[in-house]
Amino acid sequence: MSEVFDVIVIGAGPAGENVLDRAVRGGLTAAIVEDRLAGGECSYWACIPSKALLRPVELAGEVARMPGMSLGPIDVDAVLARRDEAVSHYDDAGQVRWIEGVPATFVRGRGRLDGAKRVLVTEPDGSQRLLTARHAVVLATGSTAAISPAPGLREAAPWTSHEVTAVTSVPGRLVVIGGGVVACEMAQAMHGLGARQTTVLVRGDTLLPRMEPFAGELLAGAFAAAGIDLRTGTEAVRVERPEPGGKVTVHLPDGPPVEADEILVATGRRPATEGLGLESVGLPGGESVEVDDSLRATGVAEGWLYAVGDVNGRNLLTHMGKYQARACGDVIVARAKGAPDDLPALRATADGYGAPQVVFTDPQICAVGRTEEAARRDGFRVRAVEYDLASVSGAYLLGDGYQGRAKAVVDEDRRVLLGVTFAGQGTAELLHAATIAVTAEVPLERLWHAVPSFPTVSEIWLRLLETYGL
Ligand SMILES: Cc1cc2nc3c(=O)[nH]c(=O)nc-3n(C[C@H](O)[C@H](O)[C@H](O)COP(=O)(O)OP(=O)(O)OC[C@H]3O[C@@H](n4cnc5c(N)ncnc54)[C@H](O)[C@@H]3O)c2cc1C
Ligand SMILES: NC(=O)c1ccc[n+]([C@@H]2O[C@H](COP(=O)([O-])OP(=O)(O)OC[C@H]3O[C@@H](n4cnc5c(N)ncnc54)[C@H](O)[C@@H]3O)[C@@H](O)[C@H]2O)c1
Repeated sequence: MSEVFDVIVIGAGPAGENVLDRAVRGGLTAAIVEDRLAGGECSYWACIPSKALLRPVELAGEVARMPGMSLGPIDVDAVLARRDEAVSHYDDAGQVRWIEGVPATFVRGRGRLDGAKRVLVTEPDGSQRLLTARHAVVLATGSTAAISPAPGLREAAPWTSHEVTAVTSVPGRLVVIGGGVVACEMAQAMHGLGARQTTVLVRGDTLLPRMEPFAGELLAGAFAAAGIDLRTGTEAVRVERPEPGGKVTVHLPDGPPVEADEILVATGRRPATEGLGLESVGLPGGESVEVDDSLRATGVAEGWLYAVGDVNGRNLLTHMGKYQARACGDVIVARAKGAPDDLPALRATADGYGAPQVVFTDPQICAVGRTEEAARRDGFRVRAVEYDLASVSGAYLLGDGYQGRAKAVVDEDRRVLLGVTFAGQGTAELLHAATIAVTAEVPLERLWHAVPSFPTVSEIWLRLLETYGL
């Protein structure tokens, strides 16, 4: 016996929930299937807890840079208690209530595709429930941490983003593998919350390799100043942990091994498509689901399958998953009603510009659009300008020893911005202005008239434009 809905969503993370909301607002019926907690990775084991752990560390840094102010040791128990509140004590009752109020049907269990428009759910008690979609099935199953292949690493039961964001006791000695966003944020959080020896092993020669080079350099300087042992051009070649939960030894290509009490692997993500039944609809299993700009899976007959968020591999960020979800929910409604389905709002075109991203380290690293290197690779005639943020009055007033830099990448043919990067304290809230300038392709001559207030960090806009020659 099958239950029929207009739309079925698998995965109740931020992306899945937003598709559901838009589809129901458009007049369709919908069900959402979730096998862990409604709210997804973002709410419980990613964005929210990581930022709850990072903010006190950032604040302590800010206080330390302000002459005349001092701070006692951070009360780690209080920080962890606030993190627990931020993740609703790992209880999704509020999210489930929200889903039911949409109104939509919440189904707890593991969903998988079982042929065209059919979703088979295995409920927690092992019973099976078949759901059938009239119009669309949306995959919103997210991603899971990829464990790099060093011998012995998997057997050592390393922490991933899950365990580190849910930490109940900060390890004394932590070794981190990876130099991307999770590695940078979590190394700084754990070190700031009391790890006395934090070692970060980076395979390449820089942190945050997809960003402008100065971002990784400034962060490396902050790591050094904080006593974080950053080692580039190296990797874990073998890991030993003879006792479960005991001491970890990480062997490197050269030199003595690193010993630690805990090991965190932060070497990227894998799409959560294992066991999702993709093969039953003719797609390869275990891979990202390729979609067009309307978030419709390519290569599926009759176009009823969609994928939003991390699972499609376009931009692994909550805000981009939610953006895709709005377009996806609305385009499903348009197609179900036979309405025009090619309006600009029904295409996730911003995925292609270079998504805005804030790395919540101290200094914050914020970027949107293309780096200079990416812009040149894409064939633009480019001129880039940089400016030392410490020379801006608003930045100086934030405290002593301000370290920061900004860069704007200009398309010389159209005199519009292709990308902007800020690194420095107080820059996260500057990023949306840059996102508007890049997305709306505001000509530099118009941008000149957007006068930043004095004395704010935003004055960097004026300095960048002056450096460009306006
Ligand atoms: C440590 C960390 C920090 C991060 N910080 C930020 C940040 O500050 N800002 C930002 O924008 N992004 C951040 N991200 C990225 C962000 O978490 C993801 O981009 C976002 O969670 C993706 O949302 P989603 O809805 O696609 O998937 P998810 O949030 O992963 O949700 C997917 C849901 O689907 C469920 N599911 C999976 N398979 C099935 C199945 N077969 N049946 C039923 N349910 C299923 C899962 O249980 C999960 O609840 C961070 C990531 C990490 C790891
Ligand atoms: N503030 C934020 O916006 C935020 C915070 C955390 C995570 N995220 C998102 O979550 C996603 C996952 O983050 P992440 O840091 O795990 O991935 P990432 O892709 O940002 O970084 C992974 C790093 O690991 C390195 N690496 C890969 N394989 C390796 C190996 N075998 N040995 C050593 N190093 C290896 C890569 O070179 C890369 O630098 C990212 O796309 C990120 O944007 C966002």
